Amino acid sequence: MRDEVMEVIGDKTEIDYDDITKLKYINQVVQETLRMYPPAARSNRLCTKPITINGIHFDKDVAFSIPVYAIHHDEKYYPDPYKFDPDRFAPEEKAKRDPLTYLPFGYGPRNCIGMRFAYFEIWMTLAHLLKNYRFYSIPGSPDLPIKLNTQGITKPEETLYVRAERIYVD
Ligand code: HEM
Repeated sequence: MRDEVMEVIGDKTEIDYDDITKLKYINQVVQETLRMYPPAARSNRLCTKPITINGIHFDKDVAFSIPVYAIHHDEKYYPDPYKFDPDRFAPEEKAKRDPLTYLPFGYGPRNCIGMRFAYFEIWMTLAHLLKNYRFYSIPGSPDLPIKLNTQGITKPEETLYVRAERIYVD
């Protein structure tokens, strides 16, 4: 990730939108992170009219929950699903999957209105952090895999610790 930041941004101190959209590998890492740890582990809908989908009948006013976390960890779509592998989001790999197998921001007319803004903020923050700091895990931080609590917003059960070391450039 740092190699990419240095290649795209180098010595620039002002990072703009055009720079950010060139961070292809960082985008893959962000997408894989949102696959493994979707902040919203479920998305809910209310049926507005009776409908049968794949042989399952839904009556009007039935509420149902889309199991985003389970879909993101289904080995039919993501082989070895507990492995963190940003290459799953390389363009040629992504093109092989149904878009409905990736739902960190929901889907359809009521999906997350802030998605593009959120991606932009994450890319921009990572670009600044990776340019200026190195990160290390430290003793006392829980081992992988991280135990998650998916009630409400997905979060780790235990506190994660990292050490950040400033990179000084002459
Ligand atoms: C990583 C960051 C974020 C994630 C993972 C996320 C995820 C989601 C999800 C899963 C939904 C429900 C979509 C559905 O049911 O189909 C949603 C809705 C929404 N999000 Fe986000 N969100 C993020 C950041 C943001 C930001 C930065 C904003 C605003 C600046 C935002 C504003 C909204 C709004 C207003 C809705 C409701 C949309 C509607 O009901 O029409 N979100 N978000």
